[in-house]
Amino acid sequence: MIRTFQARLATLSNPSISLSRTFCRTMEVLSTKKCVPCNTKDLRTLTEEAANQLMPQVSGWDLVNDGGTLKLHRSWKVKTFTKGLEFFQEVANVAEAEGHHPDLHLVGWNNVKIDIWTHSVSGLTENDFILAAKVNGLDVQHLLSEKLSRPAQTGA
Ligand SMILES: C[C@H](O)[C@H](O)[C@H]1CNC2=NC(N)=NC(=O)C2=N1
Repeated sequence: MIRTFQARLATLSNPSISLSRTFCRTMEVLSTKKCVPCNTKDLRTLTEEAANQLMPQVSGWDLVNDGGTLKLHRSWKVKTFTKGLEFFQEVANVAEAEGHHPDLHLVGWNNVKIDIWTHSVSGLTENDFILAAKVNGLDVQHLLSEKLSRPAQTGA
């Protein structure tokens, strides 16, 4: 009992451990959340500042401003064209389950690019970060080219 108490005390007194634990807990929260219907009446866009605060929870994704519309963007290199389509199918399964959908691009035969934003409000909402976090959690390593892709499993 004493050891547990001491161990817990050490954790609490060490801000880096407790902070990372809080951070990890927060990360888990985002990827286990559910998207809300995009026609929800009080769905509000996130400010760029609020979006930036969520970026650490969707590692590998970039926050881009596309002609005034904030979006999440990430790209991967896949082994083959058909593995790119398999990647799309994995993402589509998540999107359909969430009722929230990304823009999927497969260019130059082996470059997968995904953009996520909330069309109904022409900006970013928490839905987009939930979807991005769930995409990060997909087991797609076997579809990716070992050479040039950023690790797909990035602490999601
Ligand atoms: C009613 C339902 O929520 C809407 O049709 C959904 C479908 N998927 C969607 N996906 C995205 N990214 N944005 C939307 O506005 C959106 N609307």
